[in-house]
Amino acid sequence: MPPPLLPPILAKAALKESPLGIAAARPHPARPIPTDPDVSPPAPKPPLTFRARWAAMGNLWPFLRLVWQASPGLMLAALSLRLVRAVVPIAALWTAKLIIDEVLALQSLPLPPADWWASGAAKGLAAYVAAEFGLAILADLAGRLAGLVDTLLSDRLTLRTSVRLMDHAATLDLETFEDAGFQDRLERARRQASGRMTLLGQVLGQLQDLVTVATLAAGLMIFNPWLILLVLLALIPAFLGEAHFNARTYALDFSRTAERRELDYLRQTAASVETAKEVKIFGLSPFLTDRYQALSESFYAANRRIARARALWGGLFTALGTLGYYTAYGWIILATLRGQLTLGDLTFLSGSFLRLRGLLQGILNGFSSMAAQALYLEDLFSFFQITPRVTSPASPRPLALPLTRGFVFDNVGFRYPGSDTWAVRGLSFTLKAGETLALVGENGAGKTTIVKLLARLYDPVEGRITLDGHDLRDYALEDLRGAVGVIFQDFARYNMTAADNIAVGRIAAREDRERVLAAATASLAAPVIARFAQGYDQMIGKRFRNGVELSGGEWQKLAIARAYMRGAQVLILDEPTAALDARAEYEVFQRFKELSQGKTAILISHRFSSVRMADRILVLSGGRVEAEGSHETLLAQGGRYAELFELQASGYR
Ligand SMILES: Nc1ncnc2c1ncn2[C@@H]1O[C@H](COP(=O)(O)OP(=O)(O)OP(=O)(O)O)[C@@H](O)[C@H]1O
Repeated sequence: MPPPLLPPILAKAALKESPLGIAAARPHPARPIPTDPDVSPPAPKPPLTFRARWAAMGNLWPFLRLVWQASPGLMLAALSLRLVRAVVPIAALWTAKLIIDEVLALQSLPLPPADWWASGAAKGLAAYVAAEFGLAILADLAGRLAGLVDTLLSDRLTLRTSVRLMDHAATLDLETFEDAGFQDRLERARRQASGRMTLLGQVLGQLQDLVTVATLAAGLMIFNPWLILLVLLALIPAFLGEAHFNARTYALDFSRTAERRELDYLRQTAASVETAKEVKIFGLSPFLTDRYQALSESFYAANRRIARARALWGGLFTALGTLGYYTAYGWIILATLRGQLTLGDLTFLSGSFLRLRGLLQGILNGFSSMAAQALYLEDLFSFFQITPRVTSPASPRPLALPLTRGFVFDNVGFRYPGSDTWAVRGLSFTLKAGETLALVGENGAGKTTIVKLLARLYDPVEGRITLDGHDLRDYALEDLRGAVGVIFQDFARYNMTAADNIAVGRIAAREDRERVLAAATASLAAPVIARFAQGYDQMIGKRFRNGVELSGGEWQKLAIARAYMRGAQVLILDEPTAALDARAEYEVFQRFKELSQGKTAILISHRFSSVRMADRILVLSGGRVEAEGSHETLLAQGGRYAELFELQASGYR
């Protein structure tokens, strides 16, 4: 009988840990080759247990650090203002008590009211009333200022978090972006960057309320400590109920991330510039709307279930809290009637209890909602924990330019993450410095994958790629990518000005208009731009006001200009010419050949008229090199190249 198979995940772990497994998976043992095609650390599960929720509160600390980093001055101002606001209530209540006691004392004096002021007996009362007035003004002022500071601080925080998100996302691997799980996490993190702003106000509010509660409780302790305990105990069920429902809401939100992204996608697809043509022609609108509606309905049903349960249980638990408060109130009234408390005491105590109850309830509810928000913060911080795999070495080797030897692919194998099939395998070839190499092959042969490996958008799973004799991974990523300019077949169409669409090729030289013009001339984009009313400052694309849309071929000419703008040592055109007419493509490649003199270049095209301009042609099939040579040699060999060439040529006869 065969031995029982390990579950795939254990088998993977065993392979990773066993030296034999690593040796077997690694043709070059000196270099750690990632054998695990999974992208990022596993996506976090929604934490539903009480302990997990409590642990999530730990996120508040890095959150506050983030706030502090966003603006230390505003944070200090916010804290000071909250402190002022926190002590105002006890001061106001105590002053009110003093006023009442003073009024009663004055009334019991054997003096006529007209003499109260002259005799100085009313001085204390006047001072207390003035103090109460001052406190009211102070409370109002501090409240308004705190509101202002909170708003400013929130804005700073949103800005800082969004920038950190963008910065961090920029460090991540291409494979990470292609992972749907990652997109879910990014979406959750993005929501947190702008959606958690109430949390800041809540945390500060909680701190303020805690100080107020402490001062009120200290005052009340003097009268009867048990009453505070009673009010507190009566509030606990409501608190636990809130915490429970908050966690359920979060779990629902969490589990629906993918559907939410789908909703966004459907909404966009149904009404965007990019898709409007097809949606109209194919009459897709009802299909998209129905799908949107069905998804939204299921969201609504789940939300309604939780909202109903929350309303029912919340009402019950709050009634318990109210009962506790009125029991305490009854005791205070009785004690006053029995003469154990003065009227001033009664006012102070009833006022304090009323506030204390409201505050405690607020704190407990706020705490559970803070815990819920802290759960959401988990999404933000877990995003920051994703680390890239394709990184620069600790001490990179300087990349000497111009290149001397070029690239060597040595038995390279690569499989896309999550894919069982190899995109390229056993791939060996050289790209000599200064030569122009064409890659040909049928769809899916691995041409684009080679380019991605060369620019280190991915690292090989097997074998290695060297540049001038050293592994690509020995160079700093910025140096390597700085030396390479690639225009992909699915190049980006930036809704920016014509000049910026070209300048993105070497963004540091954006202000160098001469360079932009030269690049446009070289790529044949110049005549296209000359037609625009605003020339190089013309907004391109339909997303923004006054933007002009371009034809596919015109977009391509703009994109190709980026390659010239980049002015890199290694120039790669990966089929960005498919929409050009035959003459334009011929001209583009002719110029490409001339302008890449002395540079190393790769061009990928399905048109043999262009391919034949290359110094050498590599015929790929199934991720391997099937043949190589000049156009003439390959034709003479009569293999796949000759066959494909004939096929195309016969189409023109
Ligand atoms: N991001 C990806 N994730 C998973 N598999 C991919 C990815 N990109 C490409 N592949 C697969 O890798 C193989 C090689 O693709 P590649 O894009 O390199 O082919 P190509 O020769 O450039 O094709 P084409 O002529 O159609 O552009 C294909 O089987 C493709 O399905």
